[in-house]
Amino acid sequence: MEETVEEHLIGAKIKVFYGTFIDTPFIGKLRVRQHTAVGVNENGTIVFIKENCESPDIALLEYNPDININDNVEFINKQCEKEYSTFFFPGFIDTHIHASQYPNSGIFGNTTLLDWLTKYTFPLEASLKDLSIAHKVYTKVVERTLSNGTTTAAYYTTIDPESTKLMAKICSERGQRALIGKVCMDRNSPDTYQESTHESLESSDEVIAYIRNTLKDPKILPILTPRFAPTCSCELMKGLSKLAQSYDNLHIQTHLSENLKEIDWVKELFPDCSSYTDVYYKYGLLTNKTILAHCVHLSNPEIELIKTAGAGVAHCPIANTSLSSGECHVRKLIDEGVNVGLGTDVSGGFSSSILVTARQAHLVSRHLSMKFEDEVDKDHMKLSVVDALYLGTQGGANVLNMGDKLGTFDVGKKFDSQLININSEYDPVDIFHWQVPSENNDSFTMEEIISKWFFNGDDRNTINVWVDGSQIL
Ligand SMILES: O=c1[nH]c(=O)c2nc[nH]c2[nH]1
Ligand SMILES: [Zn+2]
Repeated sequence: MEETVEEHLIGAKIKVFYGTFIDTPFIGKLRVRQHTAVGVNENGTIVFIKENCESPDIALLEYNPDININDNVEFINKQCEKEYSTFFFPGFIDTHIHASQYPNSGIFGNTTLLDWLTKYTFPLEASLKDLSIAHKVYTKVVERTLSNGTTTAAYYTTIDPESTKLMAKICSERGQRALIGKVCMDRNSPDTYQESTHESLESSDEVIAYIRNTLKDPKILPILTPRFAPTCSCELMKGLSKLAQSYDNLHIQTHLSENLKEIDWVKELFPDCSSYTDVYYKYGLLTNKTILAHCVHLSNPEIELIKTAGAGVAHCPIANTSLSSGECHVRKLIDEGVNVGLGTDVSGGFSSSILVTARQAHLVSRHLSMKFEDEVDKDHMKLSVVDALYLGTQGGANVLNMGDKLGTFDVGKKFDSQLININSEYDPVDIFHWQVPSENNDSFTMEEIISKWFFNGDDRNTINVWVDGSQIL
């Protein structure tokens, strides 16, 4: 017999999360909802949100008066007491991270991009062909990002398809939402770390087939990964574009306009293209599902191309500083209507935490502002705490073309969340008694409390993590 919608609802399992929910639905906007119940169905989708309710039971019965509370409901954080010190915050989204480079976090010396690649990065990536090493590295990076509250990450692995599949499996087993990309490079690579055009295309297809047909975890998606124009032939880029189209517009990720020497090199390699961005445009790699890391030195026509394509930018402030690449004009990109998110860019970036990356985005924007004469421009360039948190959540979701599914707490979105506690014995955020939000004039607003977490917090504040409504930390 067919189940009616109502019967289905009565029998369905619902999780009800209760407490304070904080998110950033658009740039500059901090939304704080206290005494709020959020209902999540078995698919991990938010089905109701009730603000200002005394108890989650009330919200649940309003949603479905016939529900059997004892059998079908799990309450999370039902007894929350301190509304300011424990709150749900959307899981962070890392739009650019090299899982394979994790062992080199913090190792870059005085190098800049091109010598950093040859000295540190290519040899490390090549060594991950050994699956036992790859297993150790990939397990650690997933554990580390999860403990820092990253619920979704767009990962680069290496050119090796077997260890790339292993990474997809590890993410799936640990429950992290991930885009997994086998690196493609068929020229200008060292002898010990190279592949032919044919091998690159074949093994990309092999990884896609594994993720789609063998792994079959809807949280794990393949992403085509031409490393950057200098290491990709025109044939390879054309082939990858075809592959993306043949799978109904697959995600694509690459690097763009990070370093001035790199840009000069691209000019030499592609004399027929009007700009670095034009290379990707010409070879069919600029789509509304393309993630472009860095974008530090873009011209206005390049910004226009990116905007028209609907591609997104992964802002990597730590790597851009560490490798002395420059400052990305994040505010300008946003003003022009380009989607921007944050990337840790491990290991050009030394931290696997999006919270640390957001903090650096905030500081880099101040360095950029010092280059402007006009006081209004100076101020406009600065990213606020709330802006930077937006980039690490909803901004990132938009870059992945998943803005309608991830990034905030709204009905219809996936419940990917972290529970933040800033009042435990062991965490690094110290809130004094007069600062606790209250009617008192000296007390802090929730925005100020969030600032304390933003600048002083770390993984000790992230006490639980959920992806698709399932607790994974
Ligand atoms: O930060 C970066 N990391 C890399 O691995 C890379 N490859 C090309 N360009 C790059 N930039
Ligand atoms: Zn990178």
